[in-house]
Amino acid sequence: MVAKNPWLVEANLIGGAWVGADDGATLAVVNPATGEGIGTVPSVGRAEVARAVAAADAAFPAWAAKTAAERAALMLKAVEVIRANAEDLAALLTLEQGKPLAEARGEIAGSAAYLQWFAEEARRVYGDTIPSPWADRRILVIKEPVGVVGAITPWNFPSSMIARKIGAALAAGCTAVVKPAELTPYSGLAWGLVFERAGIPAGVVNIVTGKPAPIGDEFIENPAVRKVTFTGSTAVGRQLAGRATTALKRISMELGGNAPFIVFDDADLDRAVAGAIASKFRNSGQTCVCTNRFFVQAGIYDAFAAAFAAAVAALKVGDGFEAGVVQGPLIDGRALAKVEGFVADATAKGGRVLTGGARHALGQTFFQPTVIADATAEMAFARDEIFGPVAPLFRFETEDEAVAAANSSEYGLAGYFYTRDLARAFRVAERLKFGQIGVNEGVITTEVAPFGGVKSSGFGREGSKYGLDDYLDVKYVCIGGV
Ligand SMILES: NC(=O)C1=CN([C@@H]2O[C@H](COP(=O)(O)OP(=O)(O)OC[C@H]3O[C@@H](n4cnc5c(N)ncnc54)[C@H](OP(=O)(O)O)[C@@H]3O)[C@@H](O)[C@H]2O)C=CC1
Ligand SMILES: O=C(O)CCCC(=O)O
Repeated sequence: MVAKNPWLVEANLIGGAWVGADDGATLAVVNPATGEGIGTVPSVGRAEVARAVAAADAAFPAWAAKTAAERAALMLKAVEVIRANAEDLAALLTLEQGKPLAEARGEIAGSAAYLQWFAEEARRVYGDTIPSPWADRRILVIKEPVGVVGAITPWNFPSSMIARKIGAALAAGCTAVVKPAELTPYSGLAWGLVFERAGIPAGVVNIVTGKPAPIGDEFIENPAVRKVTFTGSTAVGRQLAGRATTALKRISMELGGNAPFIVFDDADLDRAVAGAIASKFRNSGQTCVCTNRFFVQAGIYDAFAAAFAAAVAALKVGDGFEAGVVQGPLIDGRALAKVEGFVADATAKGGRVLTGGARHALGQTFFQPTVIADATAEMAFARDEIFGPVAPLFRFETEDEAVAAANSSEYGLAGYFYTRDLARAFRVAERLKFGQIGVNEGVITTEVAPFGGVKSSGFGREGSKYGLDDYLDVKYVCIGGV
């Protein structure tokens, strides 16, 4: 099955050619569900990345000069290619990432939706005219593509993270070099095949794989790269943002989260439990908008804890290709150790395991879906991103207390709360310091809405009409002698 996936390509795309590393170096890629090798990808150095940037730079004038409708038409062809091959692309995603096939299908559908959205938005990059303070001059504002984009993406959504960056870049008229995550490079490289089949010109999108430092360094230090867009950890994002800012490049940073999920006494219990499962356990908790901390009001705490723990205990864990599985493996041993560490820290400080709490009998990197009651602010997950299937339940008494605790994080990506009180819905949505808020909803990501955070979760927005702004420069034109 592995070798037969027609979208699995073991080369990089540079200037329209599929190539290996200059020195032949490769990286091995492993299926996290089985520990078996899938294949290899090139491990390129700065020279290959510099050639990819040069290819993107050379392709930029012609791509930017196309009308928006021409760019959109090519992007929509890519959407057709994805939809026609969704099953194979989803299988490739599950193979290297581990997520259940149903979730992989959802991600591929989401990738097509992002690309379609931005293809449609390409034709709506409006400028402005501004009333002039001078009788004989006119003031126009036009928008232009920023130029070559360097995109760095993570392993948790190896397809859709590329879609929402490259969709916006292509629509705006930018060209790009993409660096997918080392752990999940094949879904990234498959985008190269998609764009080729759609007829997007050589050099417009280039895809390189390898160790992160040389690729990141080239993106930052090569003057032809005008923008760096990154999704990943706050630690790496902070470092890249600092250096890219010094190099005076445009940057977008989608970084870590520590999402609160507040259940007020007046919540619809069944709805809150369903939302909690979806929000926490999607992708085995490896989503930056996954709930990290559940705050449950005292009056509903026991009922919520019991119903939630029962639902969590029923989640089927296994290989993502197996029917009925809703929890796949964690991405690697490091992630597994990190999750174990959170549980050990919590139980040592008085946390009560309601279900799960240990490695799964399946071995590999499987971890039992876990609920921990009696969580306190002293436990590590109160502060740090878990990125795994562990749900801590904190107890609170008042709305003020819940909002303060939710906002006490350095992160500000997504927050959720459940209430049937309309006034509270508005009030708490406004008081929570997060870029995205779900009210009575646990999963809110869509291509039509702005995705992004505040505080240490970064800046910039992806998806929606706002998603194009990050790829456009504003130019003021003053016409005199009128
Ligand atoms: N916001 C989000 O969506 C994500 C958050 N995270 C958080 O980060 C934690 C660690 O995950 P991890 O995969 O290590 O995240 P990283 O931030 O290390 O990886 C994200 C991307 O950045 C690349 N990268 C890493 N270091 C550099 C560098 N110096 N220069 C340029 N690019 C670099 C990675 O490359 P490579 O793959 O080659 O290392 C990958 O493509 C997770 O447990 C989670 O808490 C992780 C992923 C996504
Ligand atoms: O974890 C991320 O970085 C993206 C989440 C995408 C989604 O919510 O579907």
